[in-house]
Amino acid sequence: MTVALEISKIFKRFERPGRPTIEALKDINLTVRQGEFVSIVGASGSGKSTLLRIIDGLTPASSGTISVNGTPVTRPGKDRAVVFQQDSLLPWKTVIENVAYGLAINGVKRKEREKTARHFIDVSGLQGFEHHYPHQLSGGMRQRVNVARALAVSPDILLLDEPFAALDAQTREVMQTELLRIWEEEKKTVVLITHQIDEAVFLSDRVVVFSARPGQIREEIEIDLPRPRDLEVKRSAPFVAYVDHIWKLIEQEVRLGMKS
Ligand SMILES: Nc1ncnc2c1ncn2[C@@H]1O[C@H](COP(=O)(O)OP(=O)(O)OP(=O)(O)O)[C@@H](O)[C@H]1O
Repeated sequence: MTVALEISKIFKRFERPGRPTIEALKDINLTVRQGEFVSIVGASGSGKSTLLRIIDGLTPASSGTISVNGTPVTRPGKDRAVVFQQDSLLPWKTVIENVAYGLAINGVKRKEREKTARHFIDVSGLQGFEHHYPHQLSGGMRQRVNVARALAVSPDILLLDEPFAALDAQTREVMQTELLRIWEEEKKTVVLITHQIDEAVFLSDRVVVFSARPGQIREEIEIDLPRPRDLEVKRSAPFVAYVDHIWKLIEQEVRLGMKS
């Protein structure tokens, strides 16, 4: 097994002058293998986004280490790319310019940039929209552009923070199958945060359930459903059993969180 991401003894406290310190994460340990699709689910405020930001190097941990392919993370780097819930496209740039943007920052030559951007536009099903501006696209298409842009810089790890949360239910399901197809083609390591338990089970090799704050790993569940998967699998008994199990874990955590 090749390890892509090693999260070791991560603690995160937010010190707030004159106010109680928030203990967001407590002793998180997680190993993600290369090409694995891992989702993190848990009650609101359990530290999921904080962990993703620490992995990306946007937020420092209070203690503990993160390493990507054996190299400790100290800041954002080319080996990781994030997609957030809200699209972060540049409104004055076209689809192709947005997808190529990270490559331009990385100093990739124009011809090469265009070639790579076109590849990921194709992969993301955006053919014909290369010269559209973000405001001319639907929410689902804008998120495709975000995913294409993240993939274009060729990261080893794709970090997805509720990327489909703002989409309607049908578009979200389409995007889930698209993401699976892209993941199977590009063979990336993915860490996804989601509130949608069925989304986590459908997409993942493993689902990590966080406890209520401070976030700790309550349980890791291997999702033993055959691949490639299509939406039909959501109606199968094993799928429903996984969702039910995870739902109960989170429900317990939400209740515990309400008491504390
Ligand atoms: N910059 C910050 N300063 C102070 N507290 C913070 C900061 N960022 C996050 N927190 C707190 O840390 C805790 C964990 O937040 P985080 O956003 O990581 O949780 P989450 O599980 O992603 O929540 P949600 O599912 O609602 O997005 C919360 O109590 C939050 O208020």
